Amino acid sequence: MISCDTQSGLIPFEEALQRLLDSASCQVATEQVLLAEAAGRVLAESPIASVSVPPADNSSMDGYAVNLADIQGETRLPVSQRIPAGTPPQPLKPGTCARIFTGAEIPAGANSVVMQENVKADGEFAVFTQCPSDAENIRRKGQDIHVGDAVLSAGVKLRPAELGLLASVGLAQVEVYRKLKVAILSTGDELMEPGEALGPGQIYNSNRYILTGLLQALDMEVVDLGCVADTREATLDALRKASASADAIISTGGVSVGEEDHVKGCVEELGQLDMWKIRIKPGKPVAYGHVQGTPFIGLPGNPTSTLVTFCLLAKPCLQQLQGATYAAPLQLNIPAGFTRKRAIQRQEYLRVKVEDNRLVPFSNQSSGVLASASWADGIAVIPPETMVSPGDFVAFIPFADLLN
Ligand SMILES: Nc1nc2c(c(=O)[nH]1)N[C@H]1C(S)=C(S)[C@@H](COP(=O)(O)OP(=O)(O)OC[C@H]3O[C@@H](n4cnc5c(N)ncnc54)[C@H](O)[C@@H]3O)O[C@H]1N2
Ligand code: MOO
Repeated sequence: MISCDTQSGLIPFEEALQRLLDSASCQVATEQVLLAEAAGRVLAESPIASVSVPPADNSSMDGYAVNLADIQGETRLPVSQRIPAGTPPQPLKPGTCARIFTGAEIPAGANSVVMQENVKADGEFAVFTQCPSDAENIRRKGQDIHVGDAVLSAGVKLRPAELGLLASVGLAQVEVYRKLKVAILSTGDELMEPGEALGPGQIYNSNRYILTGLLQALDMEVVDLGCVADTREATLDALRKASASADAIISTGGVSVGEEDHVKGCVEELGQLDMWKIRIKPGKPVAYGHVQGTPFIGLPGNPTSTLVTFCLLAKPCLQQLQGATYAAPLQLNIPAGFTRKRAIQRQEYLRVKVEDNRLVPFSNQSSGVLASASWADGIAVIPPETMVSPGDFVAFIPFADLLN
């Protein structure tokens, strides 16, 4: 197990992420699904286009298809055919023009389309006052996709644009990875479920709902093993069930150093702990390992730590287990609207809003304050040992990118 770094004994974030990515390979089989049911799934094939898109040159405007050779100065041409979208055109008769509509195929013999606002319609004739340029308003065959091209690559998540691309080449079904099954367990004797009465020393279990929401947004299947008591036996039992019923395991709480923290020890008993303690705030005690061969990530119990570490570390790992290609989250550099005089050893993730193009942190950055994450637009990344003055550029990762 590696948990070392020169002074602090913590693993730098980039190294921890790289270790997770290096060890996480696809864990799931593939299946065929109808395109209409494929939203959010991860593509398991690289489909080849059997048609070009568009399949023929077509008009991008309502107007008149012409041959440029027929237009010199002001020109009056007879309209020899009408071509709505969906109707195959006849070749353009020399010395004539064709009434054409957006999306309709360009007739053979035409090499430009003049939009109707620039043409005077005169009964069976059209009068052109300016000379159009070559190929004006013509969308070329294959400008989007060429026949024989790979439309998308395996590993891509199917969002609306990708679904549209697959539909545009006529695919009615696609091969995707089966949804990754992720077991979640919430450790802690103090946890009660919403709806139950709260006794002394108890708190409501919020991590269970944070994780369920995060996993559903990733289109993964949640195997919810509920709350686990802070005992070795209960933790071993839950981890065994989790490994038997899921492709990956995420726990919250119980990964720190106290004797009530059983998770790490139990993971070691049932498999191995590969990594523990990362140089980040919040989220230092994140643990990674395998339980009877099933990948395991232990997230810290503080709800904001759970949310942030899931997004930054667990999500990339789970996505690779799901067969998806890893893509680093969008990171923008935005001027700080705050001062940070105290540099700390850990890389810190502040929950911030963007106001007047300045990053403004939530007033209480405690990892127990979940309201900070609900209030924020995203997180500002402050590298280790770094102070910040107003106007300094700081990396900002929007939740819009992190949470789906
Ligand atoms: N002596 C030390 N103590 C602690 C250290 C340390 O380095 N040395 N690290 C601190 C840090 S940083 C964190 S983060 C926490 C993480 O500890 P655990 O992962 O073991 O989490 P717990 O102790 O079980 O819980 C922490 C906190 O979060 C609340 N919690 C837990 N689960 C839930 C849940 N499902 N829903 C809502 N809230 C939850 C729990 O009640 C605690 O208040 O350790 C520090 N300690
Ligand atoms: O690392 Mo803990 O998540 O700061 O509170």
